Amino acid sequence: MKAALTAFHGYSGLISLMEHAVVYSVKEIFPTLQGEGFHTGRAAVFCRFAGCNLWNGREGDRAHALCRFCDTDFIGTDGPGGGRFHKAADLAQSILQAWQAGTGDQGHASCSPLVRPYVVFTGGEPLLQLDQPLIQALKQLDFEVGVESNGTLKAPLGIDWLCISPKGRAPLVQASGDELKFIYPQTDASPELFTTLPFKHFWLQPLDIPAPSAEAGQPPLRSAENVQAAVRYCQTHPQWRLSLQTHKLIGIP
Ligand SMILES: C[S@@+](CC[C@H](N)C(=O)[O-])C[C@H]1O[C@@H](n2cnc3c(N)ncnc32)[C@H](O)[C@@H]1O
Ligand SMILES: Nc1nc2[nH]cc(C(=O)O)c2c(=O)[nH]1
Ligand code: SF4
Ligand SMILES: [Mg+2]
Repeated sequence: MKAALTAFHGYSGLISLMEHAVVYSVKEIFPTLQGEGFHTGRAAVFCRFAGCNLWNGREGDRAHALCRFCDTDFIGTDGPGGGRFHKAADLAQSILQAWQAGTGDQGHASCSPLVRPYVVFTGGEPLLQLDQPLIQALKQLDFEVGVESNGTLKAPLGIDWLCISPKGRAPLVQASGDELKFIYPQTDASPELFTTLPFKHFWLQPLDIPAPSAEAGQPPLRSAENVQAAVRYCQTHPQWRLSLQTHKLIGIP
């Protein structure tokens, strides 16, 4: 009996250990300027989680994925600052270090007290991994927390700025937030589906399909047709504003 109880306690101890054994898989962490949407131009650290629920990230599987136009490599943990983090506090420290490296500010000394450090969780799909302990660890470091999500998962509490970018084939579960960013055009959805949802800002972002450049060594051409179509849509539907991926235009990450 005692042996059985000891085994039971050992087992339940293991279960509770496993419950706390969170691993955050992070592709990359980098300081830059937010390139899209309302906070365009704002200094931010991007924390890109590995993995997505709408595409496995392999080119060979793109044509059959729920989201087929992704412009991002989110496989693995091999990017700058990437890795597997076992503690929320460790990941938060890495994000703080990236903020300090980006701003050159070791202690907010040169900043107005109104300026708060800003982290944007993206991916991949960040809501597969972002949780309360991580949000709280960043709040303790005075961070504002932004998220770029496809809207297929409920967002945890405590996010300061939530951007939802719906994908035509995927059910929208998180149907409220601060900004809705519709990639235009999409074959399986149109902006009209979203106009009455409770968001503060509605953005139309041209679908970017990098084309091979005519001349070797030149940057790839962006899809000028999609830009023109988005411009026309915003002009004729003034609820929507144009969001350009400005980081791509100026060649920053
Ligand atoms: C790579 S996603 C990661 C976050 C999340 N999975 C999502 O889809 O919102 C970041 C942002 O890039 C947008 N995006 C992805 N591929 C794009 C493309 N080819 N052209 C324009 N925007 C794109 C997404 O819609 C989203 O707003
Ligand atoms: N500069 C910059 N701005 C961004 N806004 C959203 C991005 C993303 O990939 O989620 C992104 C990104 O990758 N870089
Ligand atoms: S949902 Fe986001 S990360 Fe996933 S494949 Fe689509 S654009 Fe890429
Ligand atoms: Mg991006």
